[in-house]
Amino acid sequence: MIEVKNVSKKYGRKAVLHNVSFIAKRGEITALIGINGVGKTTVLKMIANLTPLSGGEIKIDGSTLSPKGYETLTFIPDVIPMPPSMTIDKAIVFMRDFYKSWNDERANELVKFFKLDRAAKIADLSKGNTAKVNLLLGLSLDTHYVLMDEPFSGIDIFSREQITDLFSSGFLEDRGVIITTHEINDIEHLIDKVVFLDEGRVLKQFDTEEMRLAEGKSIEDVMREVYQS
Ligand SMILES: Nc1ncnc2c1ncn2[C@@H]1O[C@H](COP(=O)(O)OP(=O)(O)OP(=O)(O)O)[C@@H](O)[C@H]1O
Repeated sequence: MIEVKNVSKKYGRKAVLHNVSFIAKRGEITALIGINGVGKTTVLKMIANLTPLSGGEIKIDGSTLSPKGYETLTFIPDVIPMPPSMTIDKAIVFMRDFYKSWNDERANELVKFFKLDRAAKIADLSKGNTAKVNLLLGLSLDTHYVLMDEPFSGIDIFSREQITDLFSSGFLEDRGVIITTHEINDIEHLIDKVVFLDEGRVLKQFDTEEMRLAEGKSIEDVMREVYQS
């Protein structure tokens, strides 16, 4: 389980997160939702130990963050972290050489799942295929947790559908997923838990199934209530 407890963050003198707390469990998809600039990416970067906390604490399976964290979790950013001149195949070889947790079988399955051409250069990929390669590289690591920053951002409906299918496929089974998005429609039915952020604060968080049963409301219904009130 990932426990984010009273976390705050300042960039210089600018406070961007204030007392953010939530829990994300394995086997569940937790969505961090909020408009641009509310601090969603910063939360993911802090969990991935890529930027220091200004206050509070983050624990992963009971342990505080350490440089070894990359063996427990994968951070999939919204831009591809590979040189544009590399082919997909070379990127796979690079990841395989670098990470002990690389799972080649899963990588091959994901290449097929996304119908990618291994000989294609990163620079020549469409936005949708770039997002898919990013997911392929991240999800081929055997980690318990996956952090995805805006995997649907700026891509067409067909790529979005393929990425949505990924969420109901076995590739994420038993893993804890935290996803940031402002486009919940595609995956609304797959999200287990929602954390609404606004100006660096948690406005509301809830279990989607409980909300549906108790109040008959979808994520979008609650979103309208929370952000339009
Ligand atoms: N390295 C940095 N230095 C200074 N300010 C930063 C840095 N990174 C982010 N910020 C600021 O922190 C705030 C939160 O940014 P963050 O990227 O976490 O938001 P976000 O909700 O993920 O936004 P988006 O949806 O646009 O990705 C913004 O005001 C941003 O300008």
